[in-house]
Order: sequence, then C-alpha cells, then structure tokens
Amino acid sequence: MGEPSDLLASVRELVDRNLVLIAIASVVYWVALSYVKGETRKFPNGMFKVAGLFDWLVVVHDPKVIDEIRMLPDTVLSSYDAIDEVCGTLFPMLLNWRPTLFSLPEPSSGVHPGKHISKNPYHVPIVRAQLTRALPRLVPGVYEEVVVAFKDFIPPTNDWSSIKVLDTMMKIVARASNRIFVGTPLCRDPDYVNLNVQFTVDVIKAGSILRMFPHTLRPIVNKFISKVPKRIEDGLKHLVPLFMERRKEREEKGADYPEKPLDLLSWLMDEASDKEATDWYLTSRILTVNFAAIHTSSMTFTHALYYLAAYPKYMQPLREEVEEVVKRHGWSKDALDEMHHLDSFIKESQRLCPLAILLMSRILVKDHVFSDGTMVPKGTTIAVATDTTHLSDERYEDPHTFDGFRYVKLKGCHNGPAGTERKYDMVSATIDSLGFGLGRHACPGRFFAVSELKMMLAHAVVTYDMKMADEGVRPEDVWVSAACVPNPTAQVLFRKRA
Ligand code: HEM
Repeated sequence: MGEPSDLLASVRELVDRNLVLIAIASVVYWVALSYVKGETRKFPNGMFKVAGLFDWLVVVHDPKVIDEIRMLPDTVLSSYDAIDEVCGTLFPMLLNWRPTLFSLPEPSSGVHPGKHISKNPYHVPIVRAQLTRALPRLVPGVYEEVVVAFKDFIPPTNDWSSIKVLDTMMKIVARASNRIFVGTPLCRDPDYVNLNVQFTVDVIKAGSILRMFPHTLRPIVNKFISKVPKRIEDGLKHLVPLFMERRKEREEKGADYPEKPLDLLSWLMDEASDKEATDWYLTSRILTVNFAAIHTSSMTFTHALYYLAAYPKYMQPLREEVEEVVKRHGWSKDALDEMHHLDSFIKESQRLCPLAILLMSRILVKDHVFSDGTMVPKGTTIAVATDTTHLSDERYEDPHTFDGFRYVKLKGCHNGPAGTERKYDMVSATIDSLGFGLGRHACPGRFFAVSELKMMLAHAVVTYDMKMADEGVRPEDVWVSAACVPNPTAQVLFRKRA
C-alpha cells in the first residue's frame, strides 16, 4: 500500500481530472434548470420548488414577492447562510486548513476561520461606500491598467489574431481590479493573477461537490477534494510582504500617512481589528473580494463582447460616443458617466445573459408567510428567477431580441420626474434589472464593476477591430447549473483598428 499522502494526491487528481461527480451534478441541475424555465411559464405568479440532489429549492418569480424579499430583514432571510451553503465556504476554508509558515488562524474568538467572512462582512460597506466614493480618483489608475493589460494579452497587430475571450478577460479583469485592491506591482504578477482566477474556481468546485453529500460527511470529503487551503497559503506568500510594508509605514508615519495608497487593502487595514488584522484573515478577505469581483465581471464583459463581435453595426456609434466624450473629459469618471450608449449596450447584454437564471439566494431563518399566502418553512433555500421580469413582454418590447441601445431609447421616452430616468442606468438594481440582485444585499461592487466594464469596452472599441471567428454568429451560452456562462471556447478575432 502506498503512503496516505499518495492516496490523497491520487484522489485529488481523480476529482480534478474529471469529475464524474460534477458531471452527475450538471445533468441533475440541467434537468432542474429546464424545469425552472418551464415552471416559470406554467405558474406565472406562484412559487414552486425544484429538487436538487439533497435538498429542495423554492423558486420565486412573482414581482410582488421579489419586492418583499428585497425588504425582509436578515433575521427572516439570510443571504450569508445561503452563500455558506452554496459555496461550501465554511468547509473548504475551515476544515482543511493546515498550519502555515505565517500567522495561524485560531478559532478562539468564537468565530471559526471560514465563517469569519459571513459572520463579519465588514468588507461589504467598504466596497459599497469607500470604494464607490473614491471612484473618480481611482478611474485613471484602472484605465492605465486596462490599457497595459489589453496590450499584454491582445497585442494590437495588423493581421487578425484569434483570442479565447473568456480566459483572457479573467486575467484583464483580475489585473484591473487588483490595481485598486492591492496596487502595483502585485496586480501584474502573473502568479497572483492566476491565483485569484483559480481561487473562485476551486471554491465553487469544492462547494458543488460537497453539496452532493450530507452535512456530516462533508468535512471528510472536503479533506480529499479542496484546494482552497493551498490557495490561501499561496495568497499569503504574495500578500504578507505587502502587509509588512504597509504596517511599517503606518507605524513610522501614522495610520493616515500622506502617501497612503488609495486601495482596498488600506481600507481593510483601517477597519480590521484583532484577528481580522492578521495575515491569514486579511488574505482570505482579499481573496473573497476577488471571488466576488473577477468571474462576475469577466463573464458579464465576455457576454457583451460576443454581442458586439457578432453584430458589427454597433461598432461605429459606440466609437463615436467614446471619442466624443473622451475629447471633452479625458479618460475620467465623468467621461464614463456620459457614455450612455455603451452603458445601455452592456446592460442589455446583462438582461439577456445575467450571471444566472437564479439569483438572490436566501435561507429562511424562521417560518415565513409571504404576501401571496405561501408559508415557507425555516431552513428552506429560496432564489429569484430573473427571466420572468427580464423577458417579460409587459416590461420590455420584443424582450427576446438583443437591442443594444434599448435603454437609451427608454431614457428618451421617459417622462417621470427629473432624475428618475437613472433607473435605466446599468448601476440601477431594480425589479426590471435583477442582474446585480436587489435591496440590502444588491451587489455593493456594481458601481466599480460598471465603470471597469465600460472602461474595458470603450478601450476595446477605439483600439481594435473585432469580429467573431464564425462571422455574424454569437456563440451559444453554456449553462452550468443555473449559471449562464459565455461560451468558454469561442474565439473572437482582433486586429489593430484600421
Ligand atoms: C458585473 C459584475 C458583477 C455582477 C454581475 C455582480 C453580481 C452580484 C450579485 C447578483 C450579488 C448578490 C446580490 C443578492 O444576493 O441580492 C452580488 C453580491 C456581492 N458582490 Fe457583486 N457582482 C459584480 C461585481 C462585483 C465586484 C467588482 C465586487 C467587488 C469590488 C463585488 C462584490 C460583491 C459583494 C461583496 C457581494 C455580497 C454583498 C452582500 O453580501 O451584501 N461584486 N454581486
């Protein structure tokens, strides 16, 4: 018999290579998904439940009930319990951690490492308030990063080159986002970029497999499958030198020293106390914000780019808008705010291709009777089906057709009080646009995300000619469980703008 570590390594490899379990799960979810799509039509206003492997999911799609979810407090509907369950974060991050060379997590504060994110989500107000407020000052740096990253990954050449967009956009988004999370030079380190892209994949992979097992077996299964603790160790190697540098500056010059970097790490260090200020906790927090930011933004961007490369008629008006606005404002937040056609184009793509057909997962903390009379018991997971409002012909004319400038037209026809037309902006989370969720847990990073995506698309349209390798055909989306993934193998052709 081989060493236990050999056994562990071969089980990991088996799981990694492929994934009989994930295949089974995908089939089950695919069936469930088709069912969800069918049921939303069959029960236009009611809730219904679909079966997973080990639990049931209650799907909500009545706009009145969705609005109720928006308003219900966390004492009735828990978003964090749902995240813990869906991603299995508790188990991948907690139960398989090994001592590292760096600071060790100790569960003595009453909150286990792994649960510290959901029990103390102090990064959420930082992202929502500090990051959003700082955007006008952050945009020039992010723009610089976007330009350099595009040049590195898609060099503008005279001949057409074929690019696998989703993979490439993950790296560009990781660099642009980490420019304001941890700054240069770390945001450009290929190993750090790769780590952040992979961290999300590993959490989701481990979480998907764990969900197929009863709670009691999950810690054991997790020992064999999770790569998350290793990723956190890799994160520590990259981030600890930066933490030490920043701590030294703070000690020598005070917490608000004049040249203190304007980035997420500074804000986290300002707010974190006790254990949260130690290496392991800060590292897991930065990886968690990357988890929330990178795949979401790169999937959203790739969906939009596929529409643009397949429907070239949009290219010229977008170029004209970008060039006219940048001439007046430079590459600034003001300029991005005035790119209405670009905003509409990405929002329309998100309407048809949101991250998932089911968003806003919540677990009921207590029994609750919704306004439609349905009693949903404590412990049930509920989620909102986006397609009922996104594809409603009462809300949108010709809802199944991509109309890149739909929201510009809607703004033009709007005759409500001044300012209310802003509901058609991409950052607005409304019942008609659920892509960022709704209410108290609506994505706090959406203000940054929209600026980043607009910057990327604006830069792409003025720098490159683009077309689908298969001209005029938008590649089919791939459904993984409820997620709407832009085709991961499709190639877009790029060349320097003629
Ligand atoms: C286009 C890109 C993005 C999309 C489509 C997106 C979408 C979402 C959605 C659907 C939710 C859940 C909302 C709910 O349950 O009601 C969410 C939550 C969240 N997002 Fe985003 N997101 C994006 C980018 C970002 C970025 C760039 C950041 C960070 C800078 C971020 C940080 C977060 C955080 C921290 C949460 C949890 C909020 C909470 O628990 O209250 N997201 N996002």
